[in-house]
Amino acid sequence: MPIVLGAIADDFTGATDLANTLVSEGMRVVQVIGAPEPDASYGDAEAVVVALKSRTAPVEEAIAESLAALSWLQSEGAEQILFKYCSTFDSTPQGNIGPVADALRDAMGCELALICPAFPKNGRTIYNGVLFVGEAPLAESPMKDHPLTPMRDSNLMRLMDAQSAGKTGLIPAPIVQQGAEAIRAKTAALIAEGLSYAVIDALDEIDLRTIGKAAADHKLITGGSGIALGLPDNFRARGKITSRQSGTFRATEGRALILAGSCSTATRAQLAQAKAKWPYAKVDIDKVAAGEDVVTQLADWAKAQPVDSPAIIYGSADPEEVAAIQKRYGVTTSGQMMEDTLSALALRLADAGFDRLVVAGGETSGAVVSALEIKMLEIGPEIAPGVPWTQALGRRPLTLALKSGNFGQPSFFEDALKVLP
Ligand SMILES: Nc1ncnc2c1ncn2[C@@H]1O[C@H](COP(=O)(O)OP(=O)(O)OP(=O)(O)O)[C@@H](O)[C@H]1O
Ligand SMILES: O=C(O)[C@@H](O)C(=O)CO
Repeated sequence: MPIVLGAIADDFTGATDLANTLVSEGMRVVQVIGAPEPDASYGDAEAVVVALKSRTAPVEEAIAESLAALSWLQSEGAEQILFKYCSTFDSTPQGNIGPVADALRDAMGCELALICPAFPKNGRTIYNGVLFVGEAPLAESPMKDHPLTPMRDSNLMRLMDAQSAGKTGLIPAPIVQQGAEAIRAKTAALIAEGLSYAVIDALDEIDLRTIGKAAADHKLITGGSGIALGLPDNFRARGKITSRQSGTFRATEGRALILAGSCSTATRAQLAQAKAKWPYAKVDIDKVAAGEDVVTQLADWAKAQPVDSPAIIYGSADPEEVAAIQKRYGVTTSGQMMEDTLSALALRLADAGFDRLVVAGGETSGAVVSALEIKMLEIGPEIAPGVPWTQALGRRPLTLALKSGNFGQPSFFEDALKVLP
């Protein structure tokens, strides 16, 4: 059976977030890491989510990887493509969302693509084209201090206009609330005006399901995982997906390791709670920069901890500390040093029997999953909205939770381990 829905996610935690939504809406889904080889097998999946690490990659690389993913998904039959980016947009004026969306639109001959990062369950809503995180506009939320993609504007039309070759309009909340027909009429009007994108307001999941219905015939949709809520029903109504589930998720038995590279307010609160309970060690970036073998030191430390307790290794720091580190080594180099250290630790410790991994941060997860050479993930039980456990399909038996920086309650790390048998 060909797949019907193909998704291209610009980071790994975003990909699991989306795959989780599609699974909970009744689709059979696999997450693949990078554009697969032409002969790759993905079982009886109805949707495939290709996870890229393109959010902060150089623009040309992000475009090339996204187009490669598109062409593989189309060759496997995907009728609709979803370009998944962060529910907090996570892209500066130099960023990749606009250029990648432009390239996908051109390649697909698509007239207009929706822009909808809303994820109401996690507090991300859009009103008059302004993205809110809880009660704060994006640029007044903790996202203003993100280490790699600080968000200093909350207006999605302006953000898109700064990045993309096309012009972006708005489908405002009152139209969304009138229903799918009104959305389709407004979309047609914006196309007639020559617009290439439409930010669409979404205040809750009812709005997102209405938008999903209105977008049944869109070749390309862009946004967060929320925009996917209504899509499986479109395929179901057309008899293109079945209700048969095919999950084989079975958690591995080994030791648990928490690796955190996310510096978000949420992750730091979660770490504070977990550190009160379990042994922890912090990556000293100055030692890494000085060439010390920090990986061996921390791997030895983790192995020496009680086997029945998770070990926590983190780089996460508050905005002042991150700013000071970035001043010493540069933004890219500091991020890279941390990602290299955490991913080398994942590899070393997976080999030593730590095969339940909780990783916090999208870039960090990308680095870890790549180092472990994982090619495909199956989605397992949900820990928190947008964060499921996953199982690596392939050579190395591993159970992983890839947590988006901003997701989860302060008890997230304990919640994660409680979910597994
Ligand atoms: N102490 C630190 N100093 C400088 N950079 C750091 C430090 N700790 C972590 N980093 C880097 O900050 C970046 C955090 O990005 P990451 O995507 O992992 O988390 P996030 O943005 O909170 O998560 P998400 O993308 O899922 O929202 C990574 O590149 C990480 O290596
Ligand atoms: O949409 C989100 O917030 C997440 O799935 C994500 O992309 C974080 O990196």
